[in-house]
Amino acid sequence: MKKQTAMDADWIATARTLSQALPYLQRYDGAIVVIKFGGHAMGSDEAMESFARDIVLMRQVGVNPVVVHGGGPMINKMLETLQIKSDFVNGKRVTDAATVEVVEMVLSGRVNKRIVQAINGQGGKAVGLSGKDANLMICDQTHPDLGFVGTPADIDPGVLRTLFKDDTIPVIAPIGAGRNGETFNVNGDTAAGAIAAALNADRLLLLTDVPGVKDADGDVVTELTTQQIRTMITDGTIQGGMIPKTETALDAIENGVRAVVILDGRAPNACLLELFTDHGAGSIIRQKA
Ligand SMILES: Nc1ncnc2c1ncn2[C@@H]1O[C@H](COP(=O)(O)OP(=O)(O)O)[C@@H](O)[C@H]1O
Ligand SMILES: CC(=O)N[C@@H](CCC(=O)OP(=O)(O)O)C(=O)O
Repeated sequence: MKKQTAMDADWIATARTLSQALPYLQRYDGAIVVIKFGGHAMGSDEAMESFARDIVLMRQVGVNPVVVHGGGPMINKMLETLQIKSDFVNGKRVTDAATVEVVEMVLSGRVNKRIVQAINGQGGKAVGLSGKDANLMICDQTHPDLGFVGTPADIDPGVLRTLFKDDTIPVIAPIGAGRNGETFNVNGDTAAGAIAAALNADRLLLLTDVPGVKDADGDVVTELTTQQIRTMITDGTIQGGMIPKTETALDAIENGVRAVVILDGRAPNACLLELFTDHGAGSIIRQKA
């Protein structure tokens, strides 16, 4: 028999990976996958590039990816430069009139276009939107104490379906339109959950800067029930920015999303490993069978 060369070994490894991925490629053909790309996950140029590559590959194998992004750290930086003070209550930014202007400029401007450009740079075709475009996300005020923070009330995903047909990847900034001309700042996880529910998405991937939801000992819980999440929020195991993330998972599951995964967006090929391997990645919360 011919001696196996290093190149053959590489090829065999690739073929093995591909054959294992085949059932998943079939399962996700035509599926809608909403991906929330958090501000902490997009920290470096490498992370941005690797994310963009994953998204383009997903599209190439027949998935309809929808990107909803955050940008909390980038907003913080601009508010600091402008010397505007900012506070968070349960992971949501208290947003006055001056703050909401900055939030919209940073999210719909710099952050949104950076992601669009990264995806296009990898050979994809991305279009940037916010909840204001084509009435995608109409919001009500969440609570008067939070100012211009919005809760998605009316989602019209029509424009997204049009983009899918045109092989285009939507990239959405979590800014909502009010019914009286207001601009609302929406937590990125909340926006992604509402959009995923309106699309009856197969998967919602919440990319962040930790490998998953951790228990009291700091170990990642790979599979979580909705009841476990409620207990972990009540007893304080889940805190800060992880509260809107896990609450989003509960709402999304209740409103028709098949499964939600919280995972580390900085890990190489995070989205692909989650979708196309047996072991997946991060913490998964599934709809009850
Ligand atoms: N039980 C928990 N497991 C994992 N992370 C947690 C937990 N409780 C709080 N966190 C915090 O939540 C953070 C993720 O939320 P956030 O900073 O808002 O991320 P992003 O900007 O990616 O949306 C983690 O970096 C971690 O510090
Ligand atoms: C209401 C609210 O808190 N909105 C967020 C929107 C950005 C966001 O969600 O960014 P990350 O995903 O990077 O945290 C904010 O102002 O920071």
